[in-house]
Amino acid sequence: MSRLPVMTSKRVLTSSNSENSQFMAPAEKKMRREQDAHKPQAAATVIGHRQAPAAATRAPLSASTRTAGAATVAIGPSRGVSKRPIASAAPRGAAVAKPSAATKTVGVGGSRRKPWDLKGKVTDMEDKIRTYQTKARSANEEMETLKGSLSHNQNRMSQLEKEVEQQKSQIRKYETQLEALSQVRQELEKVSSDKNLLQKELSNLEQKYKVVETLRDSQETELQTLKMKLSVQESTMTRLQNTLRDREEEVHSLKETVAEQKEELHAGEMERRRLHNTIQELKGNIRVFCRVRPLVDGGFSKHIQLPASDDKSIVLAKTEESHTGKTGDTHKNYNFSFDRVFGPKASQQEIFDEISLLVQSALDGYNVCVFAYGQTGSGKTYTMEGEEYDDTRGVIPRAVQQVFKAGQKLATQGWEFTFTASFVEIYNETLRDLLYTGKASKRPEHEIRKMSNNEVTVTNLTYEKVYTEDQVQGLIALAKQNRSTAQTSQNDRSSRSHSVFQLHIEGVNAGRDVTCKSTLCLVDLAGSERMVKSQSQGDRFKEMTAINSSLSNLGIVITSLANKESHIPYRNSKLTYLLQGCLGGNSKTLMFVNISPELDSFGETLNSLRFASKVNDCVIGTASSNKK
Ligand SMILES: Nc1ncnc2c1ncn2[C@@H]1O[C@H](COP(=O)(O)OP(=O)(O)OP(=O)(O)O)[C@@H](O)[C@H]1O
Repeated sequence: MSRLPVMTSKRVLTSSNSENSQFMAPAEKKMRREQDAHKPQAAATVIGHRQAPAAATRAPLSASTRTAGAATVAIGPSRGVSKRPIASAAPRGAAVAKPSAATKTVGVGGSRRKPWDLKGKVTDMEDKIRTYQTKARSANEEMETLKGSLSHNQNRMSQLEKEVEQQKSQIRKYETQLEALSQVRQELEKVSSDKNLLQKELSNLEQKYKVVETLRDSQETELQTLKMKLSVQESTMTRLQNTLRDREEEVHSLKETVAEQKEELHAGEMERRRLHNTIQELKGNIRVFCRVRPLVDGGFSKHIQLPASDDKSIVLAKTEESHTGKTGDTHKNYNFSFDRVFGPKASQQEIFDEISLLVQSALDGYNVCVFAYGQTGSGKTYTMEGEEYDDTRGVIPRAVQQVFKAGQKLATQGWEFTFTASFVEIYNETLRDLLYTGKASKRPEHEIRKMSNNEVTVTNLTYEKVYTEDQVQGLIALAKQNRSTAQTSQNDRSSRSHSVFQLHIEGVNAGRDVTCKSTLCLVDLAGSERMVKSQSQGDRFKEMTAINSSLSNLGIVITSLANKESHIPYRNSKLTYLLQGCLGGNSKTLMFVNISPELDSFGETLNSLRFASKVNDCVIGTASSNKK
């Protein structure tokens, strides 16, 4: 059986084995050893046929198998055999030994027999046949062994194939795992780059942490300091809390005292008002102050004498030349006394000090009226309004200031005051609103009305709520402006008109359920000079008549009040009608008589002093407060 697959298989295995000997399975190794064990045998067989050692060495197991096969099936020529066909040497097809002999003849050169030694040759052939038979047997045995080995190898191969398959599947698994691992590696790389970033971040954070630690250390130090301070302050606070408790107790008792004192104060205030008004009444509800204006050049007027010993008298002295010349000049003194006489050096403050008590009465609920009477240029406006600088401010701004201050002071006793101002001019028995700000062409007309509660009001008049002195100062300026506008059309009109500033005061003491209401009237009268009848005509005559009428009517009203007459002719002039509420039993009246120091005003001064003296002699009935 000469079959090449064994050889092919062997070659494959050999090759495979040589390449993968280190990975050879134990069974495979065993098989290899068995194959190796057969090799020398085969080689020996070939050597026995006098094959060249090199060929024997080179000849693989298949070669010897082929040789053995040839010997079994058709003993063919070996390489060393001559090209002479064996078949021709064998006369009978069955004689297997003959070609062998021929082979020996050719192959065994050392023991050649004589051509005639046929017997020897036969013997040789027989030996050879025996040898070949032996070889064939051993070849058969070997073949059987090889078959077994082959089957073993086939099993082994199938096993190996299985193993290969297993390995392949294992490899596939490994590949899958490898793929998974490559993904893992990618992830790992990503993680690694992330890690680098994080490490950088970490190092940044570590640096920051160090900074923060440093900061924390310093802050801890600071904290310690603060804690110490806190503990000091806590102890201070405890001390202060104790003190506070003591103080609170003190405050509580003080509050009680304050409440008691408030009660006392209120009672005292009431008492003060009562006494104050008693004094005012004792002084007279109508008083007259005389004020002498300084000379323009600051000189001295000889005809006006103010006795140094007393501030209530004034002497008007006149020296009259003798008409005959036979007798000396005659001196005539006119003595007057008033509640107070102010010389030319008296300041605005001194003047106000004297009337401030009267202004206080207005807050106590009494109507108060202050007039300035005198000839033109005698200082009425200066006395009432004054000038804008502090020292030269007149009665109106000072009175308002005092009223506001006193109102604030009384607020601590629960009083709440509202002040309303109006400023009106009476010219030729016509009323004109001095706080009017509209168009001149639309100036309204005004009427004086007496309300059912006996209060007097003027229709269409501006009644301005005032809260500050500055505001009042603004109203005075506005009034001046309105008067000067009128003056441009009628020369020196202000001298021939009365201006009446009224401050309506309303007070409420809700806690004690007390209210009070009063009016403070500050009046700058028209010039009181008498015109020579022959010189006055037309409008001037009309003006003069109106002025004379209202001023003389003022005198009549005052006299009527003093005489307690049943009818008081208030309605005879706009001035007395307007001032009705401020004149009479329920009011306190002060008249300034302003006189000019010039000698040529002597007559007018005398007239003024006489008029004032008449007023001064009046004692108007006891005033009563408008308090409810
Ligand atoms: N006591 C005084 N001290 C200084 N100057 C005064 C004093 N009295 C008046 N004057 C000044 O005399 C001038 C005339 O005064 P004022 O205008 O007050 O008079 P009047 O009586 O109001 O006049 P009229 O009736 O024209 O209004 C003004 O320039 C004023 O500044």
